[in-house]
Amino acid sequence: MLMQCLQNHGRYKLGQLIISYRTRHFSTGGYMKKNVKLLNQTNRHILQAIHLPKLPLIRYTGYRANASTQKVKVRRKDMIRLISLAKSEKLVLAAAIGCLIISSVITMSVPYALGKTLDIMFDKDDNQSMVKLKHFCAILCGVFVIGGLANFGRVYLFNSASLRIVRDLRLRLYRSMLNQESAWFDQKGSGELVSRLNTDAYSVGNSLSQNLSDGLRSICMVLAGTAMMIYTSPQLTLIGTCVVPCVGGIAVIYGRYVRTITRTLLDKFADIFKSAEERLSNVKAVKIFCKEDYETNNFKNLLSDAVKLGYKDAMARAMFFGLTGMSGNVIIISVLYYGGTLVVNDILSIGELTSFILYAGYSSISINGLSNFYTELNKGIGSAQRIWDILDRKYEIPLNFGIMPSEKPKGQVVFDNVKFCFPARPQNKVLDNFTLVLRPGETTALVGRSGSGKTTVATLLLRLYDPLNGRIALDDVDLRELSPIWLRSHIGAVNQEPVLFSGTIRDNILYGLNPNANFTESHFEEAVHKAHVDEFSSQLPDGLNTLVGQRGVLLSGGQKQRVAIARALIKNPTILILDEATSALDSVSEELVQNALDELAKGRTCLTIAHRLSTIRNANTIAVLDNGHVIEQGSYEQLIAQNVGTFKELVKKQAFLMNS
Ligand SMILES: Nc1ncnc2c1ncn2[C@@H]1O[C@H](COP(=O)(O)OP(=O)(O)OP(=O)(O)O)[C@@H](O)[C@H]1O
Repeated sequence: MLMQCLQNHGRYKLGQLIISYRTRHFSTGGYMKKNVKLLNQTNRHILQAIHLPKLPLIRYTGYRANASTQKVKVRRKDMIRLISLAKSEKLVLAAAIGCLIISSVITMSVPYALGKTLDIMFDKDDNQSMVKLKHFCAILCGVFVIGGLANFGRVYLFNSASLRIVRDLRLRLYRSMLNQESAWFDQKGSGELVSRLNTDAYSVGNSLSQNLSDGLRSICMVLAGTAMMIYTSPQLTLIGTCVVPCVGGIAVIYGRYVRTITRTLLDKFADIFKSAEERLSNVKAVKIFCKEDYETNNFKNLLSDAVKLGYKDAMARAMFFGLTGMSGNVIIISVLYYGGTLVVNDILSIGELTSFILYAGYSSISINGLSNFYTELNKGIGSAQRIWDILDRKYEIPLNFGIMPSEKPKGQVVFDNVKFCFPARPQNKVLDNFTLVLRPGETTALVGRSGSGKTTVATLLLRLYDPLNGRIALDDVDLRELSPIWLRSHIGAVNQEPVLFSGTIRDNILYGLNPNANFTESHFEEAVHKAHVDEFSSQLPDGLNTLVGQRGVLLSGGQKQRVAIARALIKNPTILILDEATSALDSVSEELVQNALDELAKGRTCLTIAHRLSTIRNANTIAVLDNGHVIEQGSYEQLIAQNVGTFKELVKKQAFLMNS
């Protein structure tokens, strides 16, 4: 068994050596980005060849890599970047540091004052000692009032600066998240993103405010304390400081460890919250399947994994504080013994020894504070790295790029030989050689079996994703050349599962207004009426001001769909996408809303996706989608008139199902 362990260890080291050689070899030639994929594959092959577990592989993320040669550079860069977040608050922080210096100096005058007082009290030859004592205490009172005010200023200024730093960071992060393309969100859970906005941003802010304040205060106190110790007795200082390098070394190793573990822990918690958020927001499904206990157990297992990681952190913490505490005790005993000898031999007064011991105590508490500062700073860097990952990410579909024509588009859309797979499932070809023309002012219906890619066509038209091959053009301009904001402002969409936000019915309808669009109450009322929202809102006590709840949970599916239709109407778009827009309505409401939608579609380019073929009878063109491309195309009558055909089959099947 032992031999096997040693052999495994040897093979592991060998693998690491080869990989470390390859890493250095590749990274020095400026090949980093180009060769990382190759390097990862090669690493995997080396490890497989010598039967080793997978090692963390090198991942190119702009400027950060796992290769050991890059580590130091990255840390310094991250540290500088973290501190540079405080730039916007430099004046406030300068004032806070001023207060901090004053309060630290005053705090550090206490041991000196105490020593002086003791020497005055014990000086039997001086008959003025009572007068001196009174003067001395009166001066001290004044000094301490200033110290208290400075302390107040320090804490208030640092904390208020931190609030603004965290606010700005959260804002940048939120904006950056919202600007990412849809594919990015497909692979991230909202719970994870919320955790970055909440916990990570807080941790970064804390390491720059309370922590920075305490750290700087500790630095001031260590410097002042050491200076006063040297002034009081250089020999005793020498004894007191001989353990400092040792404690410093432990602190550096510990800090690095904490940084790594913090990042791992935060990633772990992000996964946990992602899962919890998904369950909590779909709690009805959990209840219907009676999975309360099952989900609680899953959550417990995930939490236990995190706790196991936390134990490692707790162990490192305990070792660090145990070792530093022991070093402090060694200093105290040495100073007491040697200092006592100096007092007995009349080289030092009792007052001086007392001041010295107090200075040594303050300094060692401050050194402890410094190590805390270093730990928190490293935690902040761990959190900051997770934030940089998002802030540094290059958007695949940048919103501020592209042409913004001043005219409204005519609305001719051409899908030309489009090929597409979702980035999350690159092996699953959804569209292949997909060609379709949506004519201005006409309605084109897209039909096909479930999962054939109908909704995908709509998302490509909205440019939520870009095709892998081929071209989608609006009025003969490639969508990739147009500003996504301009494009989307001319498209209205009503989906199968309309998404509403917390707020009133009115707020949700007005959400459809384009930025800078003119709003008139009559326009709003027209949209409400045409979408038949007034039919149900008039029966609610607060009418259009009724709250819809989170994601619209307080409304029925059909009511939500009507609000979504009104939201699309108020946008007055050139292109309209109706993806099963009336699927949640009863047959009476469907007929009413369908009439409204037919009315709305007039004069616009309309792409209708429908399963119920009766709803697309009036479409100018019907395209049947199968295997990623259009297999049949024509008007309802033309497709029905064919002897055989997929559309005819579909109509027959639906008629049969309706009758049976
Ligand atoms: N975000 C995504 N990431 C990966 N695959 C996806 C994603 N969205 C959809 N798909 C897959 O793409 C394929 C086409 O989906 P799409 O929603 O376009 O079908 P559909 O024809 O609209 O289906 P339905 O009629 O049931 O609404 C399906 O196989 C689906 O599983």
